[in-house]
Amino acid sequence: MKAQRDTGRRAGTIELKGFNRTLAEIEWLLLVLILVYMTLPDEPVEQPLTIIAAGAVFAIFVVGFRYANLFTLPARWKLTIETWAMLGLTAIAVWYTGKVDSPLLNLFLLVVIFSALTLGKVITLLELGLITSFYLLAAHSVDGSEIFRYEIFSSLMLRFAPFVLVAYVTSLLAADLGFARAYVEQLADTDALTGLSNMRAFDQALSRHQRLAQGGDEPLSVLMIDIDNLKAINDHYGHDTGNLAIRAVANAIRDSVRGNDVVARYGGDEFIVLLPSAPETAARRAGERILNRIAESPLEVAKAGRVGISVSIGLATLPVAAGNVEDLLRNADQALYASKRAGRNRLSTFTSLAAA
Ligand SMILES: Nc1nc2c(ncn2[C@@H]2O[C@H](COP(=O)(O)OP(=O)(O)OP(=O)(O)O)[C@@H](O)[C@H]2O)c(=O)[nH]1
Repeated sequence: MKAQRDTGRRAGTIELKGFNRTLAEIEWLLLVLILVYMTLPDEPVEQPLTIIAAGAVFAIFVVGFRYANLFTLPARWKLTIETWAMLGLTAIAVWYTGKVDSPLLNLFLLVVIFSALTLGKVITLLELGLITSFYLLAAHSVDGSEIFRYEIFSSLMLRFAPFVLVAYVTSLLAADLGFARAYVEQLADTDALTGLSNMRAFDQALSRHQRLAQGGDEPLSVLMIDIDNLKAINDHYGHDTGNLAIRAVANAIRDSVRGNDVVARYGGDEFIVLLPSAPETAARRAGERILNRIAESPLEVAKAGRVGISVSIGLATLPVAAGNVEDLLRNADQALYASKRAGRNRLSTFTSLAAA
């Protein structure tokens, strides 16, 4: 569960970095569009110097805030502040180019779409509220309190409706994209046959726990587990029964360890369990629970009846401050092969090999 949350947070940060680049392009695009509009003949522009000054302040803000990295804020906050700066520039440009009749009013859509896609519904709604207030203020400065007459107010709102619709539909799409991304990530981290983590997810968990444990005295244990004689099961009962055995072992392992232990399928008939903060005695108990559970639950195979399965296990534990995870995996592997050599269906620890 925690691993899933971490993966989600990591993906969210990567995604925000991608949006960050897009926002830079939108910011410059906004500035260029406003400046190009001002060069068009026959378009009413009051106080062009004010717009140019606002554009210059905006450009300085973008360079300082984004490129010179003068402020260290979380990515989400940075994006939010930048979208507010874009709203400010757009509002000034709209105010001096025809207010509610300004063609530049549509530039607000750039900000609304970007916010709905990246910053979520709450910030988008807040921004829509700001844009609506600005729009009513602009209308009021032209028509005074007339704007509160039903016909005028409804026609103003009708012209404003596309902004709300675009924001709503874009945030729905953003939510769908979020679900799709979470699903793809889950697929990328999951072994299809067993539903356990795959090696990609395991490697990430391993380096995360290694980092957390480094510097402290926390132990880190690994159980390397290999199904015994799976080739013979495949040959005698067929590949589907071999798959059943792999799934049964996966379930037995999952049911025998703690929620924050990481269980992964390591390869064909091999599994690996990472037990953070577990000393050798605790990891050994978990390994024995796995052996017992598998011994107690033979496979039910059509026509053949009950087929017993077993696994061999290698255990290694590391005081992380004194070793590295490559050693940990190598030691667990050696212990596993000691279990195989000793006749299978047993657990060996690396410390017992080292002591022998
Ligand atoms: N059914 C099935 N078999 C698989 C899968 N992946 C690997 N295998 C088989 O698992 C067997 C593993 O064989 P070996 O590594 O030689 O070991 P073993 O027969 O389990 O014997 P020991 O490990 O020495 O006890 C091979 O025959 C693979 O084809 C799979 O996803 N499904």
